[in-house]
Amino acid sequence: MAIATINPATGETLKTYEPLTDDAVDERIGRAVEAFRAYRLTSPQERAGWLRAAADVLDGDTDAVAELMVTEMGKTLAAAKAEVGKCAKGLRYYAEHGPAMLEPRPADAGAVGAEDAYVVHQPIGVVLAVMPWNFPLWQAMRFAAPALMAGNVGLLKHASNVPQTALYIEELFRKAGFPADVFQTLLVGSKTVERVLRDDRVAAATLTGSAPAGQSVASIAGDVLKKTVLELGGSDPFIVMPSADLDRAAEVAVTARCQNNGQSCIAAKRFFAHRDVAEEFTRLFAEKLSALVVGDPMAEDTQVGPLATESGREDVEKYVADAIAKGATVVTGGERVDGPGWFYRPTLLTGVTPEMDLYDEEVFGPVAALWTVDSLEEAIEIANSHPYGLGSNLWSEDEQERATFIRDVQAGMAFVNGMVTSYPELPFGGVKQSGYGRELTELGMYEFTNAKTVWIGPRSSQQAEGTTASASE
Ligand SMILES: O=CCCCC(=O)O
Repeated sequence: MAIATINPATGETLKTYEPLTDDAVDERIGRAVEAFRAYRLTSPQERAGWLRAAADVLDGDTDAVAELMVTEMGKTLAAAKAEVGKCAKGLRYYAEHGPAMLEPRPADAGAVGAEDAYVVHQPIGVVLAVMPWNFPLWQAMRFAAPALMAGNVGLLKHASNVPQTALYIEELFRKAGFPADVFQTLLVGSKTVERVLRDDRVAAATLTGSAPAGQSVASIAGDVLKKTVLELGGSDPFIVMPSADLDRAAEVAVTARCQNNGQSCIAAKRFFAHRDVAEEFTRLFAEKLSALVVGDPMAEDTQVGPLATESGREDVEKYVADAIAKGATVVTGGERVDGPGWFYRPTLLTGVTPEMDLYDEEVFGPVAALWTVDSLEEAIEIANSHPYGLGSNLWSEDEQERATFIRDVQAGMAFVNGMVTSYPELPFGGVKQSGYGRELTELGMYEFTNAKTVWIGPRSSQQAEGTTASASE
């Protein structure tokens, strides 16, 4: 894919970029290494100050960056502004808590025969971040804030359809006062990722993206024995039990599925309603889905904008056509919006079976599949049969059902009476084909640190004194 800004609401190509040459990439890696030499010696308090400054810069740039994201990938303006706010919050979170997270953690020195023993988290160097277009600012910030706080330096290979946002992120850290080259954007195609990852000067990589992209990065990193964190696809279940507040559950179901125009790894994609409430829940869900305003993402009242790419919409159309051909029922939607731009109507399907392609894939668009189940156990069994295990949602007032869900659902995140959302205060990540490692909180920061064990024995002079004393006794 060419590196270009193409407005998804119109299909118009607005700006194109030449990818960096291999020599330019090598030179940028060299600059990152140089930057790391000094940056690793800065204090956590200094880094916290720069993170706070970056949050302030973002606050000031909110409208401009939000409009840029809308233009590059089509999310609604309201969603884009919320994303900018979330990034500022994430930066402030690490500015506030990062220094304490990096304090040495004392161990029981006596138990290991030491005078002192502790663990200290040290930066590991240059970290490559391969990031997707769906939350173009947040996904990069979720990596950058903890990584820079820990003293690492970052190289960002962003998705090819959000180059201006990618360049803005580099500029943001510069404007905030971080030392030069601590965070650089590499405008390169995906083929260059292997070259960067294999470079001895690069210590580790994080990727948020598709499972095939994750496999590729993991296998290269495995070959050169480098640490990776992978946040891949999701097809989160959303289970509605009879005790749930159905109207509220249906309202949140719509947001959970259609957030970001249906293009989020943690969007709820598979819905399970208990037979006792299935008819009513389906009615409410379909009604609310069909009431969504689809249109110009810059308009204030728009709730669902276009899909980010033409091929993305074609993929969604293929999944729905295949399901219909194999017997699924379209309750609402099921078609593109005529006219320019890559719009697709919020869609609800029932009667989805394992023969249909969308059964065990991830549909990256506003398409929900709904099953009627006879028990929570049945819902969990179908949910767990999917290769992904990112987030999961349960709606129930019943304590026993909540406990069963939390115990048995195969997911990195379990949300009850709410939708899966990322917060700096909670770890984020999945199991199975959804990847490994965690982002956010101190866990996210420690992924790219060397947890160095320090054991310090008594000084030789003390040992000698001890020997002399016991000899004279
Ligand atoms: O595609 C992944 C979406 C993550 C969104 C979030 O962190 O809120």
